[in-house]
Amino acid sequence: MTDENPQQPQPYEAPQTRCGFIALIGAPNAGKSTLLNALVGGKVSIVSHKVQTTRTLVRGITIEGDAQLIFVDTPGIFRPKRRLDRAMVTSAWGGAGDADAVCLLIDARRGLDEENEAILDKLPDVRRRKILILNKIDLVPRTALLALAEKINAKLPFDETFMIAALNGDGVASLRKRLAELVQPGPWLYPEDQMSDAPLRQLAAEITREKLFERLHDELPYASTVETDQWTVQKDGSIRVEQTIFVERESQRKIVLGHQGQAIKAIGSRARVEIGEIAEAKVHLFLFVKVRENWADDPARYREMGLEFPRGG
Ligand SMILES: Nc1nc2c(ncn2[C@@H]2O[C@H](COP(=O)(O)OP(=O)(O)OP(=O)(O)O)[C@@H](O)[C@H]2O)c(=O)[nH]1
Repeated sequence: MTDENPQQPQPYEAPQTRCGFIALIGAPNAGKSTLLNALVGGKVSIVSHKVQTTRTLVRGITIEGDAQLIFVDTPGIFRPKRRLDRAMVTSAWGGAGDADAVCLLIDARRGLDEENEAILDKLPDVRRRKILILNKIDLVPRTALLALAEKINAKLPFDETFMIAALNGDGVASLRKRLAELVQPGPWLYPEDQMSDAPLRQLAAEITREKLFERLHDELPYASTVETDQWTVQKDGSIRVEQTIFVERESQRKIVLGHQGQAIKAIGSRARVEIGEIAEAKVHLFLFVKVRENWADDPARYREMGLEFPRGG
């Protein structure tokens, strides 16, 4: 039965599970964090404003029925300032080929202000299913909400419009359900039991990467990445974190290590403090530096976007 039809999808792609990326965008204070927490049910409420990176970042993961929804943040995507940011934006959206939908969250009380207008102007460039979400509907009369939805859709037609109050959960369940329908059939990218760790592991990698660049930006080309390999909660509640810094050449490895290991020590101790803050626990951080040529050329490397996938997946 197995080899009869070579056209059959491979078993690991065949299950009825669905999985996809949802980009959640919106002006500051629109309620993105509140919505994320409501969507992921507080289980993965990792919301850090500290890590300012231009890379795509997983902000929350949740399971709805058979679907795994991965909410990503694409900071700076609409207003890239530096050249590096612009390059990253291109790659972020390129990589977000997997993004099944882009949700624009608008504070209904604020309505179509300048900032939201600016986002709407850029949105047509993003060729993804677009969902408008009017938030904070508890603060705005119904007639005004309908008028606002109409006005925004007249400016840019959205595929769907939702009205919610993220704070009290109003409308969030139907949004979740709909998003689960929209993502494509495919295997889950994160094991269910790792859901709560995944964003923390990623954030931890981003933090170390940030420290690396703070210290070595002149000496180190844009050719390094950080992976969190181990995230183990110890009996005493502290966390053992092992990370690998990948560079492209031996000469870069030497720079990262520094004279008598001083550079890596300094990077590690700064990263450890911040990782401890986001994890709200004592952290023991172990950093390894490895040379891996051409890691950046491999298009399959979601790591480039700051995404981290399970080994062997
Ligand atoms: N009344 C009301 N307030 C809300 C609602 N959703 C969010 N808020 C409030 O709006 C404020 C901003 O919410 P955040 O979730 O921090 O918004 P955000 O700035 O988009 O989140 P980030 O993207 O992480 O910066 C907070 O005070 C929330 O409590 C809502 O549905 N109703």
